[in-house]
Amino acid sequence: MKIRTQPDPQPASDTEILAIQTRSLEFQWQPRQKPLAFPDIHLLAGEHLFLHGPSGAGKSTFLSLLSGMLAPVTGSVTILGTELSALPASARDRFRANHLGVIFQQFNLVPYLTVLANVTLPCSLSKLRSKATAPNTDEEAHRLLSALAIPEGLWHRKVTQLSIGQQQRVAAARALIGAPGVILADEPTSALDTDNRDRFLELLLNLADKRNTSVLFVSHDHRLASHFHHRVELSGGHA
Ligand SMILES: Nc1ncnc2c1ncn2[C@@H]1O[C@H](COP(=O)(O)OP(=O)(O)OP(=O)(O)O)[C@@H](O)[C@H]1O
Repeated sequence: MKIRTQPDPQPASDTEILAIQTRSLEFQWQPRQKPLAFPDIHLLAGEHLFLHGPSGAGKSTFLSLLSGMLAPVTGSVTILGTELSALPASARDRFRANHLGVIFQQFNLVPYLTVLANVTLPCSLSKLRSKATAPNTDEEAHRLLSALAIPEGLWHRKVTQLSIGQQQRVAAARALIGAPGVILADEPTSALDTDNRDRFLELLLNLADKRNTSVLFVSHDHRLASHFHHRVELSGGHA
């Protein structure tokens, strides 16, 4: 795999917090397949990284490794100082619920729940995120939904009654609630037109900045790169 990594990697100083660090990461979907190899990433708290690559280059696989949904064959993933790749699956799940906000291509909202119930869901699954929004989780959800331009009249509707652009912003509110240290976003803007896509990115990154949350954003659309501090290129292939 040919990879353009971040230029001039510098070790984090004592006062800087590394949000994401990967080393020599490889993953194999099939036993006889040559493993996919991934770039070394080092992202400080509050920094935003754009991960670009064509279809099949391994972007979704990489995000699954970073979120602990998959475990690497070799190499390590360290998120906010915890080596995720050294933990058993149950501990990785707990870590993800506490520290990661994830936005998927299809948003993965729960269709039978209201907008508000979808946004507050991570706080039901994580004591840490519930504590971060205490004493009133609903009020924090209201603040996020307002900031992401979801009208109050929609907050008690089922998410399936919202437009795609609105659902996408609800997914962003859900990822941001409880101030997780890292947000991983997998092509969440693919269904949007240019104006809505740029507006969504601005809203997401502004809210992340206010919380010192790092965002790793995956897309095949290289025009989005200018919104980010760093860019990493996956060009497909194997180790
Ligand atoms: N569940 C799976 N089982 C076997 N191989 C898989 C699986 N998921 C992905 N792959 C293979 O791993 C490689 C990388 O796939 P991945 O989905 O990570 O790419 P991607 O860059 O996210 O693609 P896209 O932009 O089309 O979503 C591809 O060759 C794909 O066929």
